[in-house]
Amino acid sequence: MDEVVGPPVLELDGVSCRVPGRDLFAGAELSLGAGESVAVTGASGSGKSTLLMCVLGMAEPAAGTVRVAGADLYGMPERRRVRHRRDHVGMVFQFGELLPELTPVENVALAGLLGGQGRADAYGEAKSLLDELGVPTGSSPATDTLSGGERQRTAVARALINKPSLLLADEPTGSLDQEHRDSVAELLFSLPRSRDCALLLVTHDPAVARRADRQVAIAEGTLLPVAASKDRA
Ligand SMILES: Nc1ncnc2c1ncn2[C@@H]1O[C@H](COP(=O)(O)OP(=O)(O)OP(=O)(O)O)[C@@H](O)[C@H]1O
Repeated sequence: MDEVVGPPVLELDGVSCRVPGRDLFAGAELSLGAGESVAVTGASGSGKSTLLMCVLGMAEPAAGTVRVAGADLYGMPERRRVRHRRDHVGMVFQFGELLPELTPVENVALAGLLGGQGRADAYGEAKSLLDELGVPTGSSPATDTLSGGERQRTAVARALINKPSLLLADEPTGSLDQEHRDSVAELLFSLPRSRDCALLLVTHDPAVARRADRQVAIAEGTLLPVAASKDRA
């Protein structure tokens, strides 16, 4: 198999997460390189979203180190962490979390503007990403008129506009019917290679998880590798 795995983009070293009154997991170890995808599964309430928030720099772990693009995320001041996230991380949520009154191009371009791109560059890049991902932009419809699949593709374009080295996705196909689920999953799992980024994706859906290069599960209070054959069909 011609695996293309680059230097680590994400490294978890002994990471433990707690919420008030409860330990979720401890001693989590994970290394994820550019070009590679990992699916995170686990029972409801096991801490999958908390793990993503921790990698996003928004939930400091109780112990351990989170390194993104070579930098210790919680060893830097908050303002630098926000900048580091904008420069290196893209995020796709279950429901897209787009601004419904804006057009898809505006939703995507806004992320580019916030990432420091000039107006012409951000709008040009937003349009070309949406064209590439198959989202209609011609008549500039409001985002809330798009199909569920088109909305998630718009969310993917928004996550990509600042050329992240790490892409995070929390149940990105959870709100879609099977046809859209398959096409959005196919798109997401093509990105590590086509965009030279790493993908860490949380899902309840075994068919989606099987598309990843590797699977891990939060179980028994830690992060465990899951033995599973890769299924890209
Ligand atoms: N800020 C918080 N304060 C208290 N409890 C929290 C907080 N955030 C999350 N929790 C609890 O921590 C546990 C893990 O939540 P999390 O959302 O990470 O789980 P999950 O594995 O993603 O669940 P699901 O699959 O249902 O989305 C849950 O029991 C949740 O209620």
